[in-house]
Amino acid sequence: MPNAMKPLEGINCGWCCTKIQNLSVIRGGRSIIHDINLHIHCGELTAVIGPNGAGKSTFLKALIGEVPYQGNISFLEGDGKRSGKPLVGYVPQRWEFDPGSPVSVQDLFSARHRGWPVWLFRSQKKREETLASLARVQAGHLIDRKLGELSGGEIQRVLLALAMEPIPDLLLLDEPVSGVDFNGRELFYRMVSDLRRQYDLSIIMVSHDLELMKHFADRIVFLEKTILCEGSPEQVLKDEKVLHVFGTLEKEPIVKDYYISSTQEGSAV
Ligand SMILES: Nc1ncnc2c1ncn2[C@@H]1O[C@H](COP(=O)(O)OP(=O)(O)OP(=O)(O)O)[C@@H](O)[C@H]1O
Repeated sequence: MPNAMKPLEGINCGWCCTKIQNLSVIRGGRSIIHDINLHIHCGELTAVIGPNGAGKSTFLKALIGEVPYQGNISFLEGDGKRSGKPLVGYVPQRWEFDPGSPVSVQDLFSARHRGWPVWLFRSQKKREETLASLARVQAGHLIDRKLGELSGGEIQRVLLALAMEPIPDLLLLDEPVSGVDFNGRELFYRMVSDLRRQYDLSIIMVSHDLELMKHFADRIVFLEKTILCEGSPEQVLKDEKVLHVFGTLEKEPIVKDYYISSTQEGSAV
């Protein structure tokens, strides 16, 4: 797959992009991240790696406006017709809910789109819209399942479908499949990668999956309070600072053919 496929020369380079300038966060009087500068072009998947406590989640939370930050975050259409704050979709690392709750996947989508209790009015049109959203992540078959019945990977796919409503300029994923087995993680990353191509999405994904990121990311950013190194996966994963934190990648990735299972409907993740 193409790595670093688009040039990064500037905001008026003809591609739509999100530009992050001098982003810093202070919490509890302590500098958590500082001076982060990054261009994320549409259609580009940027993986953020770093040790525990490096500030990766804080970085994403600043991008969604959940924590106060200093600096500037802007979005510009390639043709210059639209500029301003990017529309952001977000998938958290985990989502706490009562596993005994009777809420179904359909209810979750209905609650997101309506301003009153979901059992008051159920329309066929809304159901079809939910099915279309879930189909993006090969999860249409989950529509009537209770949330508590879903596996960790299935929940994250449902959250991914929600994050794609409406289609964002920038999709943020915070270790979206930690705790899911290797095949489930690989399937999830394939879906994300396919969505990126299909919708020309800018994606930032925090991940500890270095082996898989080697295949699915266009660019890797190594963050430890600030960006210590960035570039293609080949470049970054050879960098001394990265090797110092993560050691050598011992295992060869099992990802052999990127496209093989990307159309398999309903695989158990
Ligand atoms: N509300 C807060 N007040 C003060 N410090 C905080 C707050 N939230 C997070 N921190 C600190 O900020 C630092 C970065 O946390 P963050 O969760 O962003 O790191 P991370 O790179 O995502 O870590 P991990 O890989 O373990 O998930 C940590 O030292 C954490 O203790």
